[in-house]
Amino acid sequence: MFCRKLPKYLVTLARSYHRTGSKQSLQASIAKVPDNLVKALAGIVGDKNVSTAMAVREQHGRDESYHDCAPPEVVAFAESVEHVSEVLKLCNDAEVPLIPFGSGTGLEGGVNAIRGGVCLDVSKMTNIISVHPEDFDCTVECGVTRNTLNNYLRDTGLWFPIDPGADASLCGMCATSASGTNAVRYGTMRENVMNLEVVLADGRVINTAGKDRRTKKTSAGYNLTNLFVGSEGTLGIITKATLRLHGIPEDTISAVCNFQDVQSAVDTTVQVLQCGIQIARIEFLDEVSVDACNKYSKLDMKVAPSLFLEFTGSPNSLKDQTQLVGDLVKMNNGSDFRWASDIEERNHLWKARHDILYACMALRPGCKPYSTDVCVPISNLPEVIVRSKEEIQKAGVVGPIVGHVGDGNFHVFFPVDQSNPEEVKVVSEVARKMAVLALEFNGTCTGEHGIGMGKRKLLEQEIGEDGLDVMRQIKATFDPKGILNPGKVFF
Ligand SMILES: Cc1cc2c(cc1C)N(C[C@H](O)[C@H](O)[C@H](O)COP(=O)(O)OP(=O)(O)OC[C@H]1O[C@@H](n3cnc4c(N)ncnc43)[C@H](O)[C@@H]1O)c1[nH]c(=O)[nH]c(=O)c1N2
Ligand SMILES: CC(=O)C(=O)O
Ligand SMILES: [Mn+2]
Repeated sequence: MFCRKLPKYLVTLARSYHRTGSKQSLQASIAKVPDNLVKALAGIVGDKNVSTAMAVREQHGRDESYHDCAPPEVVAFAESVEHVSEVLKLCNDAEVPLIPFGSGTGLEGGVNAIRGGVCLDVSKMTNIISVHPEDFDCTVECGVTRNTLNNYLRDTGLWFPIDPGADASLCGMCATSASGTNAVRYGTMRENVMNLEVVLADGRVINTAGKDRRTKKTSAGYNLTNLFVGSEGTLGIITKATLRLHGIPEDTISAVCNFQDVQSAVDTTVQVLQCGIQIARIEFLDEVSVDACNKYSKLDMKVAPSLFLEFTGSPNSLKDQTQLVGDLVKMNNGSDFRWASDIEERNHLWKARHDILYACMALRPGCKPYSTDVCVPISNLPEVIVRSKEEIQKAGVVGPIVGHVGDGNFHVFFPVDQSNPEEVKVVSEVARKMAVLALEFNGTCTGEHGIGMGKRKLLEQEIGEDGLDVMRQIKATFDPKGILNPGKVFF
């Protein structure tokens, strides 16, 4: 079993916990960040960039998920890689937890300061450092968001297609290995990051593929870039990312169609992929999420299991793709396509899709999203979705299903009343069963939202005790004092 010397703040924490055994005392025993450390932080980033105000701490102690807010003791705003490096050295020497904060749109409690400490907000680092249109790449600082980058690129004919619905920071997206509706065509962050500048726990700055390297492929040693993609702030702070860009397609058309049941919609998706059609987007919504979407985004879709589709390419290719997919939809007794061809209609449709999380919460005002995020091999998807829906119905809870089904990935956004522990228990049990089902069907408990706080138990089930031990050893190599986002990914 993995074992190492515990950092000071954890020793205090563990002692207090073992003395009284209660969660309350565990929280109460979180070490205070000493005043001299707050002063030293201000000495690095400037007075205006350090805050101990409760409103700022609360804003930084939670993301968009249902996890309870856990405010850090201090929030520091970095404006440069030098700031990040100096802050890390300081926290590492003092053995104080440090939690990186991108834009706080995560869905697994990744930024919650569950062991106190310093939150390092990198959203002020917003330089777009370089764009190489001829090489299809760009390099950005960590605070640049995906919409800012795409607005900047508008006149180049290029774009960065990875699109979690939220306008997340690009390095936050690296940290969670984000994807979204375009992954079926362009892959996830993993396939689209070429190099990262990372500040390690002791303040050293590395470039995961070597300084200024920006090649489409490399066989040079271990893949450090992909080690940091999905590391959720537990191995280092990503301060720059070199990303792959793509040409904006010549033509685009979107459509919606509906089906008599969930199985037919998902079967259609599997067949589209098996026919090798290069679909740009294929998103599933069950009847509960269609209803939520109609109400929230003022659409008038038939309340039935549906697919949102997008086709891109030349006019001829669009004709072929839409014909073939239309035939498959008919074969599965689906409806005719309802087209969204002009840009305004298309934008409205995809905005509605991206707002589904909020649409689902609006079904039960005052509730927070308890989200699942399983992913399975595409051929297992129909059975896993149908069985998940049965679990939701058996439990008698509101559980809209939404899926990036082209990747075998889907979510349930349970609107949960946090003040009702019985309800939280029922929902978390359905979510656990869904994850276990996905694992039984060769899948993963998270396709894109990450482990954060919510999936820590499931990680061991997914990769096994030895696999988890290796992950802990990697963590100890990069962060021997355990200061980086402690309590995330592992307990
Ligand atoms: C409405 C809506 C819709 C979606 C989503 C959210 C919301 C609110 N998401 C989830 C979310 O947008 C996604 O996880 C982003 O990658 C989070 O980026 P932030 O910048 O907000 O990171 P945020 O600040 O929330 O941090 C997330 C994690 O990364 C760490 N981190 C942040 N910046 C870092 C840095 N520079 N270096 C190291 N660690 C860092 C944090 O410590 C934390 O552990 C999503 N996701 C998805 O994949 N597909 C989807 O379809 C959607 N859809
Ligand atoms: C929230 C999320 O992951 C989605 O809407 O797909
Ligand atoms: Mn998603």
